[in-house]
Amino acid sequence: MSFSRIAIIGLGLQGGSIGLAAQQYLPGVTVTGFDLDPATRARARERGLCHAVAESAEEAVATADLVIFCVPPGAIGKAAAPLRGAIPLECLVSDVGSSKKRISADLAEALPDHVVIPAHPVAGTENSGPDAGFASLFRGRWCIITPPEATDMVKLSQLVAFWEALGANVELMSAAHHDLVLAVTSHLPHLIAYTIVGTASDLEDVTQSEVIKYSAGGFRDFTRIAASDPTMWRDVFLSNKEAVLTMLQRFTEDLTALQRAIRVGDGDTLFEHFTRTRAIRRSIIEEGQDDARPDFGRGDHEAAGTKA
Ligand SMILES: NC(=O)C1=CN([C@@H]2O[C@H](COP(=O)(O)OP(=O)(O)OC[C@H]3O[C@@H](n4cnc5c(N)ncnc54)[C@H](O)[C@@H]3O)[C@@H](O)[C@H]2O)C=CC1
Ligand SMILES: O=C(O)C(=O)Cc1ccc(O)cc1
Repeated sequence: MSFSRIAIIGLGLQGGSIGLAAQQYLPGVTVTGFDLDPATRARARERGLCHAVAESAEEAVATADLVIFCVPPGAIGKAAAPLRGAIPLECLVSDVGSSKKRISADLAEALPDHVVIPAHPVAGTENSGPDAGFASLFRGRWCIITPPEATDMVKLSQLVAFWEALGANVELMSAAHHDLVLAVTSHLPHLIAYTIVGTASDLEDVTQSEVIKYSAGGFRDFTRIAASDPTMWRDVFLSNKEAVLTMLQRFTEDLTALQRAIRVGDGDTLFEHFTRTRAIRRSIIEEGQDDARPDFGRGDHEAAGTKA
């Protein structure tokens, strides 16, 4: 038996994409949504992100058999706690947060009577808000599920089937391992992008208009990432502090080694390093994991705007 009544709390990029994808790929399933922001609720209705947009979170979850929290990492516990008595006891609770240890703990504390199985679709863009979602976001992307020990296996297999129906490839791992892996593959790259775009804009000898005018490929890619939602990314770094700091330490050591190679004119070290990293890029492309944006060959998106 699979889910038939899904409630989505938070109707931005992730919630909107889940709503559209569920309507497209899971006919027969009813999707109800709620967002704290009245303008987002109005836009969600206009775009048809869900079958129905409720006027309260309690109303949205009242008859659900799956509730997915799609709000910023720091808001998940706060959004869940008031719903303890409103979510049916047999309903599965999940989320899409970018870090997992802290969010899992927050959800378990907020909803101690419910089965909670956290998840993280590794699929997104720099855009946010109710105009950013599109149905094909998850197709061919990974969704990492981090089941707590001794979880409900029936509900776990239902959640796996749900994400597979939306087109994702599912992987199971512990929340701690998830956080370490994502710290280096997602969180640190965002921190580097935020840093370098800030550095370029703070220079005294290079004008802002020169930065914009001569922003060749590399810098442009960083500006895309650095345009990501400030609330969400503040919360990601604070909620995955330990793993991010561990990876940042390793990164700093490697950066210092390259800095030294440049200073002493050690071309072999630079060449060997760049050769190794080129091979990594090529293996990512071979696996078809090139880019998450909708205009990169998967076709059926409807919109990818930004609320900013
Ligand atoms: N942006 C991305 O590329 C990805 C984001 N995620 C995760 O998905 C979650 C949502 O991110 P996005 O959809 O990108 O953010 P978003 O900013 O597009 O949407 C979040 C929505 O949550 C609403 N909200 C905030 N607090 C609320 C509350 N207490 N109750 C109800 N609604 C509330 C906001 O009004 C907003 O519309 C985050 O936890 C993030 O870590 C996961 C994968 C990729
Ligand atoms: O836009 C990009 O390049 C991203 O990296 C999107 C993204 C952001 C956060 C996640 O947790 C997963 C994917």
